[in-house]
Amino acid sequence: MKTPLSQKMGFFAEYYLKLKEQAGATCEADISKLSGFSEDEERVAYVDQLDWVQAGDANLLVRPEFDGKSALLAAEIKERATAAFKGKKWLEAMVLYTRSYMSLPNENVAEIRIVLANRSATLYHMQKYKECLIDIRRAIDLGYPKDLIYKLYERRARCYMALKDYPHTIEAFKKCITAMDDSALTSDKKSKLNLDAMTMIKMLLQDPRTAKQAAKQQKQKVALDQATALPAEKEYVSPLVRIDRSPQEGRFARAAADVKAGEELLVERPFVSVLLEKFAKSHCENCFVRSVVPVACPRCADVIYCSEQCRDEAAKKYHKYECGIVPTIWRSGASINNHIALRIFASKPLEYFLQLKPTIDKELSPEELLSLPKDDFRRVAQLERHQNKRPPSNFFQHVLMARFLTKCLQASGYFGPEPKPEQVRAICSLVLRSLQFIQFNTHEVAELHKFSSTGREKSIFIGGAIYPTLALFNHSCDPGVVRYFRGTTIHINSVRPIEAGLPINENYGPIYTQDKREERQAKMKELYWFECCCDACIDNWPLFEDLPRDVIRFRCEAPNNCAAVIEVPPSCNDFMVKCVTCGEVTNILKGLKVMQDTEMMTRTGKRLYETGDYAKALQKFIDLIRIMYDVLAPPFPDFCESQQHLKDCFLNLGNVYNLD
Ligand SMILES: C[S@@+](CC[C@H](N)C(=O)[O-])C[C@H]1O[C@@H](n2cnc3c(N)ncnc32)[C@H](O)[C@@H]1O
Repeated sequence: MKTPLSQKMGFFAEYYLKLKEQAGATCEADISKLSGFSEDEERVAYVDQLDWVQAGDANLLVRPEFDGKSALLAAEIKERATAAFKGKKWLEAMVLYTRSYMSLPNENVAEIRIVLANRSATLYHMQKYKECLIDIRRAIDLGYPKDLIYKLYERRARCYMALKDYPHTIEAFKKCITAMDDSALTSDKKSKLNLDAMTMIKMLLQDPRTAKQAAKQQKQKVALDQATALPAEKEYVSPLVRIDRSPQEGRFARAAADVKAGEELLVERPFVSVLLEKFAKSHCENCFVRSVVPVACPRCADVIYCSEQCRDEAAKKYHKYECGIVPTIWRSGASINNHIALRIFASKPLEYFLQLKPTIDKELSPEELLSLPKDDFRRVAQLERHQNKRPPSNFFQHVLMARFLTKCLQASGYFGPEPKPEQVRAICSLVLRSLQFIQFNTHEVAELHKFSSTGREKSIFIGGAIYPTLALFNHSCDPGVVRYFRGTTIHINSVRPIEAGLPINENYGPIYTQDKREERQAKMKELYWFECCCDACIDNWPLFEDLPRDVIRFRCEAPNNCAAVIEVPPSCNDFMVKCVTCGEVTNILKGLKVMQDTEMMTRTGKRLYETGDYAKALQKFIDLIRIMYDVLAPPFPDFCESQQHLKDCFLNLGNVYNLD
């Protein structure tokens, strides 16, 4: 049997190429006509009526992965799964158990836990030990029968053994031994299993790796407990932040008064967030915290949550219209941005968007935008989307993706049993709009991975989200702020003083200390469609490694506010130095003294950082930056280093995962 296109990996690209191939020569001419439209709805209507696009729709059938709940159907599929299991057809058994699981009504808990336990056995044979452990945990959480539970503990022990996790192996074998008391096993079988388990426990207890691992796990557990215990964070926009607008740069954040280094400027929860598929088994889909005891979605098996609270929150927010569709999105090869677009619509009923649509283009000032309710679609709908700069081919690709995502919504019942074409088109045009603003306004959500044995730290991209206020901040290659995440909540803090009236810029990726100007500018042009004119670009500041070490850059302290930089070699014996710009003399003694003090402070800050006292280290680096900035003018190496340390301290206050 031929696999349907939507079951294949990366099928969207295949669909797109096939579509263009089938259309042949007419395709480019048809696509170019998209430049004649100014409204997204017209663009969607135009693409909809193209014969060759309609013909291609046959390849883009989207169906939920399950046909709705039915205990009867679930039982029938389970029987087929068990037959496949007995025939050692592991993959087939696993897929069938999954379908059976998804078909079971929520209230059929007894059957759900059996199917999960059976699937865990299948996963064990497939050597998918981590997945197997998740199913075991779920089956136990759902109250797996006492007389059979020893089997799950034994399987759990064998999984941990295969994963070389000895403390957990021992714990599971111990539970298996205790659970056997409730089993109906014959005494022969009991003693044999008992002996096996005891032998393993004894052997592992003697293994020196066990104690070492146990100590590490204890440390990790503390970190995880702290992570899961993240308090619900209050949102905050500092009065120091004012959103302004300029003809060249659009809206941007400006300092309403002097900003000191280290100040909290913004704490914002996402308007929408999506976890990368790769983390779907380890993190909560709702809050992005690592799920120690995962809870499955009540309707499908696509995603997991860290707690029932998160699951219920997500179910209320959006999950209904994604159930059974998420695997199709993952398989399609669509990027996380496309999934974000789908989720925006899955979060509110059709009527909401239809009602809002006529007002969507009424331009709102930044103040009006920011005072809208947090979940108002206009907060994101009016973000930058550069629709006047888009070539027709770009619109065409986006319309195709919008059509696919709208089909996903349709398949999940979003438009009701009899979808009205005009409503489908209206939503498709809003999805198209969303794809455009998402392109320029999404942030990567990160988690800091720490390898305590080597001291290495790495920021890992775990998902994507839109923060409507932060999305109004512009870019600089020498940003004034750092961002870090607690769960999905973003925190923005200043990393240097910012004078009243100056822009508060964040960074979209390339930074002057690491990337050459040409590369940074090319990247900004390609990804965000603007020419970067930050100080670092205009003056072509050197990379960190090329910053001159043989000059100190003092600020001219003349009372005329000259603001020039006086470059002095470290060996200079004169304390009174003349500014070549204004001719006034500056006493650099204070600056030299600062240089001496900073050495000591840096050492203290680093020591505090290494011992894990991030709050104190942070304060040290804030002080350092403040006193350096007062007399010295960036860029200079010590300042860059202190800023980097300050950023690292902030990152450690956010999502952290200790790997060893
Ligand atoms: C995330 S938005 C920032 C807010 C945006 N200026 C607005 O009005 O909504 C990104 C877009 O802002 C503009 N932008 C960001 N940084 C800029 C800069 N340094 N200079 C000029 N334009 C910039 C670019 O058009 C970019 O695509």
